[in-house]
Amino acid sequence: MGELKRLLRSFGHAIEGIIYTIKTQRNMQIHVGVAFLALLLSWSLEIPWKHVLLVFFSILFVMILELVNTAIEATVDLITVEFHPLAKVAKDVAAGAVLLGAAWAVVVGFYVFFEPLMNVLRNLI
Ligand SMILES: Nc1ncnc2c1ncn2[C@@H]1O[C@H](COP(=O)(O)OP(=O)(O)OP(=O)(O)O)[C@@H](O)[C@H]1O
Repeated sequence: MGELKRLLRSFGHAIEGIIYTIKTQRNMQIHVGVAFLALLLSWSLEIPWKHVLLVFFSILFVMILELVNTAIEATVDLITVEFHPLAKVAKDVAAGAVLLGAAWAVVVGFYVFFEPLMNVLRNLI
Protein backbone atom coordinates (compact mmCIF):
# COMPACT_ATOMS: atom_id res chain seq x y z
CA MET A 1 0.00 0.00 0.00
CA GLY A 2 1.28 3.45 -0.87
CA GLU A 3 2.53 5.71 1.90
CA LEU A 4 -0.15 8.30 1.14
CA LYS A 5 -2.91 5.66 1.22
CA ARG A 6 -1.64 4.41 4.61
CA LEU A 7 -1.55 7.97 5.93
CA LEU A 8 -5.10 8.67 4.71
CA ARG A 9 -6.33 5.42 6.30
CA SER A 10 -4.93 6.28 9.73
CA PHE A 11 -6.37 9.77 9.34
CA GLY A 12 -9.76 8.11 8.68
CA HIS A 13 -9.40 5.97 11.82
CA ALA A 14 -8.64 9.07 13.88
CA ILE A 15 -11.76 10.83 12.51
CA GLU A 16 -13.78 7.67 13.31
CA GLY A 17 -12.53 7.89 16.91
CA ILE A 18 -13.60 11.52 17.20
CA ILE A 19 -17.04 10.79 15.67
CA TYR A 20 -17.50 7.77 17.98
CA THR A 21 -16.73 9.94 21.02
CA ILE A 22 -19.14 12.70 19.95
CA LYS A 23 -21.90 10.15 19.24
CA THR A 24 -21.55 8.12 22.44
CA GLN A 25 -20.18 10.40 25.19
CA ARG A 26 -22.63 12.83 26.76
CA ASN A 27 -19.74 14.92 28.14
CA MET A 28 -18.25 15.32 24.66
CA GLN A 29 -21.64 16.48 23.37
CA ILE A 30 -21.68 19.09 26.15
CA HIS A 31 -18.11 20.19 25.24
CA VAL A 32 -19.13 20.58 21.57
CA GLY A 33 -22.22 22.61 22.56
CA VAL A 34 -20.25 24.87 24.91
CA ALA A 35 -17.51 25.27 22.29
CA PHE A 36 -20.06 26.38 19.69
CA LEU A 37 -21.63 28.88 22.13
CA ALA A 38 -18.21 30.23 23.21
CA LEU A 39 -17.11 30.83 19.61
CA LEU A 40 -20.47 32.42 18.77
CA LEU A 41 -20.15 34.67 21.84
CA SER A 42 -16.56 35.56 20.87
CA TRP A 43 -17.78 36.64 17.46
CA SER A 44 -20.82 38.60 18.67
CA LEU A 45 -18.90 40.37 21.48
CA GLU A 46 -15.98 41.14 19.13
CA ILE A 47 -13.49 39.52 21.50
CA PRO A 48 -9.82 40.28 20.60
CA TRP A 49 -8.30 37.49 18.49
CA LYS A 50 -5.66 36.63 21.15
CA HIS A 51 -8.46 35.91 23.63
CA VAL A 52 -10.40 33.91 21.00
CA LEU A 53 -7.25 31.86 20.47
CA LEU A 54 -7.06 31.23 24.23
CA VAL A 55 -10.71 30.11 24.24
CA PHE A 56 -10.13 27.92 21.17
CA PHE A 57 -7.10 26.15 22.68
CA SER A 58 -8.89 25.64 26.00
CA ILE A 59 -11.80 24.00 24.15
CA LEU A 60 -9.37 21.85 22.18
CA PHE A 61 -7.56 20.89 25.41
CA VAL A 62 -10.79 19.65 27.07
CA MET A 63 -11.83 17.73 23.94
CA ILE A 64 -8.43 16.04 23.70
CA LEU A 65 -8.71 14.99 27.36
CA GLU A 66 -12.23 13.62 26.71
CA LEU A 67 -10.91 11.57 23.76
CA VAL A 68 -8.14 10.09 25.94
CA ASN A 69 -10.67 9.44 28.74
CA THR A 70 -12.94 7.58 26.31
CA ALA A 71 -10.01 5.49 25.06
CA ILE A 72 -9.04 4.58 28.65
CA GLU A 73 -12.66 3.69 29.52
CA ALA A 74 -12.93 1.44 26.47
CA THR A 75 -9.59 -0.25 27.24
CA VAL A 76 -10.58 -0.88 30.85
CA ASP A 77 -13.98 -2.29 29.80
CA LEU A 78 -12.20 -4.55 27.30
CA ILE A 79 -9.93 -5.91 30.03
CA THR A 80 -12.59 -6.43 32.69
CA VAL A 81 -16.31 -6.02 33.24
CA GLU A 82 -15.82 -7.19 36.84
CA PHE A 83 -15.21 -4.67 39.61
CA HIS A 84 -11.47 -4.19 40.03
CA PRO A 85 -9.78 -1.53 42.20
CA LEU A 86 -7.23 -0.80 39.44
CA ALA A 87 -10.02 -0.42 36.86
CA LYS A 88 -11.55 2.13 39.23
CA VAL A 89 -8.21 3.96 39.57
CA ALA A 90 -7.71 4.08 35.77
CA LYS A 91 -11.21 5.41 35.09
CA ASP A 92 -11.24 7.85 38.02
CA VAL A 93 -7.82 9.29 37.15
CA ALA A 94 -8.84 9.74 33.49
CA ALA A 95 -12.07 11.42 34.60
CA GLY A 96 -10.03 13.62 36.97
CA ALA A 97 -7.93 14.82 34.03
CA VAL A 98 -11.09 15.87 32.17
CA LEU A 99 -12.38 17.62 35.29
CA LEU A 100 -9.16 19.65 35.68
CA GLY A 101 -9.21 20.56 31.98
CA ALA A 102 -12.84 21.66 32.21
CA ALA A 103 -12.06 23.75 35.34
CA TRP A 104 -9.26 25.47 33.39
CA ALA A 105 -11.69 26.20 30.52
CA VAL A 106 -14.19 27.73 32.97
CA VAL A 107 -11.46 30.03 34.37
CA VAL A 108 -10.53 31.08 30.83
CA GLY A 109 -14.21 31.64 30.05
CA PHE A 110 -14.55 34.02 33.03
CA TYR A 111 -11.31 35.81 32.14
CA VAL A 112 -12.34 36.36 28.51
CA PHE A 113 -16.11 36.89 28.70
CA PHE A 114 -16.90 38.40 32.10
CA GLU A 115 -15.96 42.02 31.36
CA PRO A 116 -17.40 42.19 27.81
CA LEU A 117 -20.65 40.61 29.04
CA MET A 118 -20.84 43.09 31.94
CA ASN A 119 -20.34 45.97 29.48
CA VAL A 120 -23.22 44.71 27.33
CA LEU A 121 -25.43 44.43 30.44
CA ARG A 122 -24.43 47.94 31.60
CA ASN A 123 -25.35 49.35 28.18
CA LEU A 124 -28.74 47.62 28.34
CA ILE A 125 -29.62 49.06 31.75
N1 LIG B 1 -14.59 -2.38 36.19
C1 LIG B 1 -14.67 -1.45 37.14
N2 LIG B 1 -14.12 -1.67 38.35
C2 LIG B 1 -14.18 -0.74 39.33
N3 LIG B 1 -14.80 0.45 39.22
C3 LIG B 1 -15.36 0.74 38.04
C4 LIG B 1 -15.34 -0.19 36.94
N4 LIG B 1 -16.01 0.39 35.90
C5 LIG B 1 -16.39 1.59 36.32
N5 LIG B 1 -16.02 1.82 37.59
C6 LIG B 1 -16.31 3.03 38.41
O1 LIG B 1 -17.47 3.66 37.92
C7 LIG B 1 -17.16 4.97 37.44
C8 LIG B 1 -17.96 5.24 36.19
O2 LIG B 1 -17.52 4.36 35.19
P1 LIG B 1 -18.18 4.29 33.76
O3 LIG B 1 -17.48 3.28 32.95
O4 LIG B 1 -19.66 4.17 33.91
O5 LIG B 1 -17.80 5.69 33.24
P2 LIG B 1 -18.84 6.77 32.77
O6 LIG B 1 -19.80 7.07 33.87
O7 LIG B 1 -19.34 6.32 31.46
O8 LIG B 1 -17.83 7.97 32.65
P3 LIG B 1 -18.05 9.20 31.73
O9 LIG B 1 -19.29 9.87 32.27
O10 LIG B 1 -16.77 9.97 31.92
O11 LIG B 1 -18.21 8.66 30.33
C9 LIG B 1 -15.65 4.98 37.22
O12 LIG B 1 -15.11 6.28 37.31
C10 LIG B 1 -15.19 4.06 38.31
O13 LIG B 1 -15.11 4.75 39.55
